[in-house]
Amino acid sequence: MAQLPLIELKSVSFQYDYTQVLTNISLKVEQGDFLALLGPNGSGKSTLLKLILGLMKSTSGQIELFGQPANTFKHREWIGYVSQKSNSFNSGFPATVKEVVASGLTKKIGLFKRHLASQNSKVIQALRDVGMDGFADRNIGELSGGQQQRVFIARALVAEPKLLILDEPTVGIDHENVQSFYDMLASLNEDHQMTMILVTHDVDTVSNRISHVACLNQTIHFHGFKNDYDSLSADQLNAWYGHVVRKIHHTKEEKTQ
Ligand SMILES: Nc1ncnc2c1ncn2[C@@H]1O[C@H](COP(=O)(O)OP(=O)(O)OP(=O)(O)O)[C@@H](O)[C@H]1O
Repeated sequence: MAQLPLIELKSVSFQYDYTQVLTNISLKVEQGDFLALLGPNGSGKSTLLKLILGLMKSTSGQIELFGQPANTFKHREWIGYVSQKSNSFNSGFPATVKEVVASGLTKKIGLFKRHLASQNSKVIQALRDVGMDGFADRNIGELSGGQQQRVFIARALVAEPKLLILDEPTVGIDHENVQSFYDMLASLNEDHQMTMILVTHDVDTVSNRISHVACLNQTIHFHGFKNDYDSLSADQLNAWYGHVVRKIHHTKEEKTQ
């Protein structure tokens, strides 16, 4: 039997007061997809994520999560989310890396229950998955922006989500570390079969890691395999985006595949 899509949007529209932001969005995200959601500033990417996460209600259309209507969906812990501005702790913030990651378990075990010793091993495993287990007892505020971002991904992972949504996770990560950051996401996708939705402007850097691309600018202009996205012309993309976008740089190896 075919698996249900993890996310299905059917003719979804949304407006803030009088501003129409999303129009007639239909989109399916399947198990194992690594989807890059692309679009210029103000194109509605964060709004779309907020609708999927149930933080706001669509003006019209339907959203289904794991085959259930979003408004009655009970398993919010199946969806991990790392927001755009999560990595901004100042150095005095009084929490260790381990404590920050453990706070991701509250969705599962309830806010006021004590974290058991068995939970500790989950915390360490999540930190290992993002290459940060050596920092467990450090103060979160002492870490670099990129290290903090990994810790916030570990915080999402510790609840064992089936789907991870990341809104521009590389903001604040220096250029040299962006590639290894995406390598880490790719190994979560490949080794843990974790479905990923990534809002990004780094399409060049992430290009060899993703399976699918969706181009959003108020509506979905393209959704398909990354290879089909690669064969779109720059003119086509510019018509959708209304400004000049660079095409993905193809490596020699990719071209010969
Ligand atoms: N709370 C709000 N009230 C009214 N309008 C809003 C609100 N939040 C966003 N908007 C508007 O909705 C549109 C889409 O915003 P959104 O944040 O979803 O875009 P985005 O694609 O995520 O942009 P960016 O790449 O800059 O993060 C923009 O025109 C924005 O001004």
